[in-house]
Amino acid sequence: MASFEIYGGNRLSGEIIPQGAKNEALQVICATILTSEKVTISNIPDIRDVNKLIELLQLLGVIVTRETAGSYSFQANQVDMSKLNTPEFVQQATSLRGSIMLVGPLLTRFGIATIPHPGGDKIGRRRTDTHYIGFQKLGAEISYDPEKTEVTAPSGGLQGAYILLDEASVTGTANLVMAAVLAKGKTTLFNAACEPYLFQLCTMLNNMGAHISGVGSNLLTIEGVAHLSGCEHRILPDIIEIGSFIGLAAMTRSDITIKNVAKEHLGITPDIFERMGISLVFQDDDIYIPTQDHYRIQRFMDGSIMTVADAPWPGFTPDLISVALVVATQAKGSVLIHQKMFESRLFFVDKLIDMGAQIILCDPHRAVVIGLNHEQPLRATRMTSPDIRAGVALLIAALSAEGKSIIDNIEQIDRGYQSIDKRLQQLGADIRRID
Ligand SMILES: CC(=O)N[C@H]1[C@@H](OP(=O)(O)OP(=O)(O)OC[C@H]2O[C@@H](n3ccc(=O)[nH]c3=O)[C@H](O)[C@@H]2O)O[C@H](CO)[C@@H](O)[C@@H]1O
Ligand SMILES: C=C(OP(=O)(O)O)C(=O)O
Repeated sequence: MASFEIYGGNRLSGEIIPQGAKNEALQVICATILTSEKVTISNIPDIRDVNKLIELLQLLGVIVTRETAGSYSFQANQVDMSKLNTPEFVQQATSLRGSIMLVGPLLTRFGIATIPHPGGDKIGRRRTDTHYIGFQKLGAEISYDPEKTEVTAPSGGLQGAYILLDEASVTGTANLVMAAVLAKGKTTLFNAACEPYLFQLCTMLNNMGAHISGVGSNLLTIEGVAHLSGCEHRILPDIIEIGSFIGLAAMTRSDITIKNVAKEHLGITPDIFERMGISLVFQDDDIYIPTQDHYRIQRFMDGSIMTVADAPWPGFTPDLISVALVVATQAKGSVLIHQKMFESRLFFVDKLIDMGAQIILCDPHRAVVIGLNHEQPLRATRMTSPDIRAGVALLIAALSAEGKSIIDNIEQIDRGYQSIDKRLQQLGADIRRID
């Protein structure tokens, strides 16, 4: 297992370009299975989870060609469904969350799909009922097995239906949209997730000939079509990376320009960091974060303590809660951080407390952070990255702490951040990868 060795306390400076969005990449790569024609996708991040998904497609017989750096074409004209049951496929599919989104495309195009329980972060219960209840509404039969679930379409193919999702599941919505585009008749998805990942998936599917309306909203209407064609698609910049870099700049009192952020797709993300006192300057499509020796967390209008909580889009993404939390440790003022969706995503605060942060973990979902206002730096230490976003929060903490820190289990960070050590070095960070 690899580690990062970090000498923190340096101010950083320069420009950084966000990678393509991991969670969008996982969706649109799965969607290439919906057609036998060639689909070309650019701005694909070179990260572990995405590379594993590409390998899974190759195992199924999809022809994947690297056109240029970050740009691949996919052609699913020789899919071999027998490969779904091979040990290599099962083992690989279990290691990432995104593999669950192979079910919708395979089911609707080939009438059957089997998938082991998907992996991903261990951040609390991660149920998949929303996906399977939706497939049932489209007429599929589910044979649930904790090891491997099989989904079978009726003999005439999936049939459009009205589906009120029991929760606005991101991967659940993507799976059902992909199943419905080739189903017969009309499907209505209400309480659909509407993260930019879904906006992008639906836009790509419409470019392939699908009929989806309501794109970007939580009410999607899909008129099934018999056939989809190839297309070209470009992945948006990763909002979670952008938010992570904003947090990094604030914590290290650096001046950083984040290039080409696609600001119309950032939703409430910049506002939340601004509420935490961080100055953001929008210049064309870049965000410039000037050096700030102090940043003060706002209070609510009635003077009460600020809360930063996650919510389904257009709320604040849960994937940036750990970054907001670490940023608060050096702010002026206090904030209640409320991670509503996941039960086990805040336990990493123990490490920050060891580093000298003032945090009261109220329960598994809530932590009060009393900012140190940069009057006392965090203490460098050795720590382990428990999940992808806690890992990045610890990385930001280590870069702000004076002295040498080690972060172990950085494979978690590599799941979602492309060559993060090299890109941070270019900003002046003293970080290196050790075995
Ligand atoms: C590969 C991928 O795209 N992963 C993302 C996806 O995971 P994923 O699609 O697995 O997450 P879901 O959207 O299904 O749900 C996440 C969690 O939030 C809960 N929940 C969800 C919706 C809701 O309205 N209320 C609610 O409480 C669920 O019970 C679950 O515990 O979305 C999550 C939520 O944005 C992100 O953290 C993950 O990075
Ligand atoms: C939780 C995340 O990823 P996954 O759903 O792939 O585990 C994440 O990207 O923050």
